[in-house]
Amino acid sequence: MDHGSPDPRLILIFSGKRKSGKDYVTDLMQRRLGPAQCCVLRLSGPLKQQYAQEHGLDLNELLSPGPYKEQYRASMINWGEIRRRSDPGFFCRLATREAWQPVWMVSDARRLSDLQWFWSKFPQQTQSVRVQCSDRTRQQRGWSFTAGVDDSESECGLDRGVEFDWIINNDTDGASLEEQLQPLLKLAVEAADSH
Ligand SMILES: Nc1ncnc2c1ncn2[C@@H]1O[C@H](COP(=O)(O)OP(=O)(O)OP(=O)(O)O)[C@@H](O)[C@H]1O
Ligand SMILES: C[C@@](O)(CCOP(=O)(O)O)CC(=O)O
Repeated sequence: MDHGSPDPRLILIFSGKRKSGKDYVTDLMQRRLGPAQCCVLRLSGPLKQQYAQEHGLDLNELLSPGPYKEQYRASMINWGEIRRRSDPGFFCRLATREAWQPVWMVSDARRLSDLQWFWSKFPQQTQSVRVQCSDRTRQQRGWSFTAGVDDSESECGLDRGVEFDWIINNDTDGASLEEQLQPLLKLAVEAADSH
């Protein structure tokens, strides 16, 4: 890799619908593993940074889970699509360039091209994780269907055609999240220890 650090031992690529809990789950795992072993990478990080700068917006709000970013989501999607069209790995490269930890968690894969980039660069290390929950749970977390967003590739690009290595059910009243995360945490600890 061109970032000068050794290649990662494990890359967990998380995807899931809006408000399924991708950030919540990856933040929880990172707290367990610690910042020396594991980093959370957001493909939307460099996208939001550039978009905020060009449009005079509050980057911290765009990075937060609240309603602010939702006002700009459709426009950010279109803005990002233009860059991805000429270079599908554009945001993957930017998001990973300073990562040095043995375990990477990518919190927001949305398109097959995102997964393909990691599969091709890191075929041995990459595993896909789907975070899912009911629409009812998503609604309780503030989601409501938005045409042009929830029916777009950004939300539906990984609905079909991928056999995920791991599936995490993150419903409010569902199976314990902690228990479901145990095998993933174990895998990450083993990967970090082998570094
Ligand atoms: N298991 C959980 N327990 C309690 N709160 C949760 C849980 N999962 C998610 N949440 C809360 O639901 C909201 C949405 O979660 P989060 O931001 O992680 O979703 P996301 O999939 O990253 O959404 P987006 O695609 O919009 O960024 C957040 O306020 C988060 O704290
Ligand atoms: C514009 C976009 O990156 C927003 C992602 O925001 P978030 O992961 O939901 O916080 C979605 C996309 O790239 O399609």
